[in-house]
Amino acid sequence: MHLKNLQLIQFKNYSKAKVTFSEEINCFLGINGSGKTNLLDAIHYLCLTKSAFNSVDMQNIQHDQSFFSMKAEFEKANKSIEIQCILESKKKKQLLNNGKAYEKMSEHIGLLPVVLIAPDDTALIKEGSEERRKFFDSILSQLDKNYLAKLVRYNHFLKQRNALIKQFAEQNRFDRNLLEPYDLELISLSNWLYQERTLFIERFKPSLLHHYSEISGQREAVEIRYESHCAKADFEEHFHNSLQKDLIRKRTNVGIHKDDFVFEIDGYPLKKFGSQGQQKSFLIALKLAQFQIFKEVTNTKPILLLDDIFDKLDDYRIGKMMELVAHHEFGQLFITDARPERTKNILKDIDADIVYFDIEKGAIKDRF
Ligand SMILES: Nc1ncnc2c1ncn2[C@@H]1O[C@H](COP(=O)(O)OP(=O)(O)OP(=O)(O)O)[C@@H](O)[C@H]1O
Repeated sequence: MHLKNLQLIQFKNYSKAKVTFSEEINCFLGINGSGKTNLLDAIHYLCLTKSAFNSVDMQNIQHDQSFFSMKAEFEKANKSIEIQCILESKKKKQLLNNGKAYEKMSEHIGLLPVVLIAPDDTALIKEGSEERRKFFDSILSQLDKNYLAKLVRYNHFLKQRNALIKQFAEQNRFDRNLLEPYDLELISLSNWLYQERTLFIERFKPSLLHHYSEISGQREAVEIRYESHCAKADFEEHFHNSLQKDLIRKRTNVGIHKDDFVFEIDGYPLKKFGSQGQQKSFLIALKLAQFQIFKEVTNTKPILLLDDIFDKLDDYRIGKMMELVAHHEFGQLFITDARPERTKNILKDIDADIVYFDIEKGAIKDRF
């Protein structure tokens, strides 16, 4: 699978841009703030229906403009797929596949797998559990439409139950019959999603540990543990017993929306005790494991977006990544860097079709 070309209108700092890509390695080069990452983000948008960096869709429309449009042609299994995404202010985002609009954005998820490695984006490690749930849910959803459908249903019922609980608490009344259908649905969906997450982590873990030891060259032992209320044999009871607490806090406190994936280093939490280098290695290992699982399950190499890795990683880790590139472990690659000479030097011995793009203030100036 690869991206053949991309057209942007009023997306972030691009007024208008049109570009064709190499099937192998594409490098976006230009000074800080020129718009290199914005190009990666446009690719992310078209593959996953949203920005990797700004979750407020409207903020991705160019300042002082009222819409953005982006269009790209992908090739997958010898078929051409044209994806267009249009967002007008105060209107619903539109996504079209070969000219036909999707009814739901979720229908598109999984068609065009993509993995983004942005070593500075350590929120996945440092922030709360929501970031990690989002990461694993995104992978599972891209791999299995049924998972995504069940997750969407869970979130819908959770929202409804929370609204009802809030109403009960504020009106100082309570009706068990009204609550019961939501409870039953949330308990059943929690159990189902828990099983899927458990099976996934069992498969993901060996790949994560392998990539960590490869990329870090360190001997410390890393670990990933999946924690969930559903792991308890009496989960259903636990859910019901939480009702008083739910009414006080005006929301549902038990269920898979509270799951976490704990990362450890030598038995201690990575976010507290891991060095910056160890955290970065872990982050890359997570993404490489993601890449590998996509490749195995879908038989397709995802598009790989490497944001600023030459600047943010040390020589050892860059060397390890480049070994993977040289051995053609990846499919189509997009790399950003503010220092053209460094990129050219790092890639000089790689036997691949490499195209460099000169990016300047939201414009693609040159292709060489
Ligand atoms: N909605 C928007 N409208 C116009 N410009 C925007 C919008 N959103 C972001 N930008 C601009 O995009 C630029 C940042 O682009 P980007 O993150 O792609 O830079 P970069 O080349 O990757 O930089 P760096 O090398 O520092 O990572 C900034 O100048 C920012 O102001």
